[in-house]
Amino acid sequence: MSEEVLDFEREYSPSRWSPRFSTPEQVLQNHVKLVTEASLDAVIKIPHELDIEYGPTSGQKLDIFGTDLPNDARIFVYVHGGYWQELSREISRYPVKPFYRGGIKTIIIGYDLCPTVTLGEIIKEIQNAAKYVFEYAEKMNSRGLYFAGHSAGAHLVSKILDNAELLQNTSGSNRLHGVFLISGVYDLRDLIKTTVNAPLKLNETTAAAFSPILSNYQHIRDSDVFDKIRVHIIVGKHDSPTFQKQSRDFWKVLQSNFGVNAYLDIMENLDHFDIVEALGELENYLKFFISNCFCD
Ligand SMILES: N[C@@H](CC(=O)c1ccccc1NC=O)C(=O)O
Repeated sequence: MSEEVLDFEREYSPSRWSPRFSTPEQVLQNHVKLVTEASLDAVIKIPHELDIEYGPTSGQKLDIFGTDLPNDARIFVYVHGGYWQELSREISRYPVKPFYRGGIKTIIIGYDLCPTVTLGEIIKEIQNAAKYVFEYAEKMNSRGLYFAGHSAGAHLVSKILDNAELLQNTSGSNRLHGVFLISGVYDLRDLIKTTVNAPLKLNETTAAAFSPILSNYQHIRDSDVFDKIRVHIIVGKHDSPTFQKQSRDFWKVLQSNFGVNAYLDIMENLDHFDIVEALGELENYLKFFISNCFCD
């Protein structure tokens, strides 16, 4: 491998940048252990409905937690990461308990992974899931809907935002108040040079077509309905320089080119993994944002 390719490989390997452990393997092992335990705890303790099918394939399922809360409770929706090829809904239920204690329901969205399906298909799955969630929020008369995604999940949530048709023609979409994009990738073109692309098989055309940074967001500013949407782009001070740049560049595009209410939050002392492990803690930055900053 050339020097340049090795650099890309390193920049796009989040576990190599955590200062908390001596090897990348330890970072990942610790992450999977923490999120698995917190997810099991959520299933044991919080009233739920699991494995709700939002589409025909085996990955298209979601879980609703906090089913005993008032119908009009706010809803937090979470999309996990793993470069569209690893992790699962079953071990991504860790944000549930803190939100439940704050009277907020949580919906965990699952999806099929590459190479079983293509990235284009995953994007469509997440948009189907968003349609399901918007209509559920409408049926429940929910006071507010908040979407968050981590890493590849932040990319997928961005692909909900760039879909004008979905946002304008789905009942309940006007209940979307906030979007949190955590340590995401918004420009996929450099991934082609890395091993991340092996199961994805992106080429120049598909990588550009699936890059949220190249999309149009005019509809968000133009529509009265979406005034309320705030987009928080969140990245760790211990994410790689390229991940930090991806967040900064996307934030600039959203707010300068399209006038979206976008905020850039660089989290001191957090890396690619504890930035979401923190969501399992009773008080955390997202719960704070949702409970205090988004009044009806
Ligand atoms: N092989 C990767 C794993 C990884 O990127 C990852 C792991 C868990 C959650 C998100 C991840 N990255 C992007 O979605 C790494 O080097 O850390």
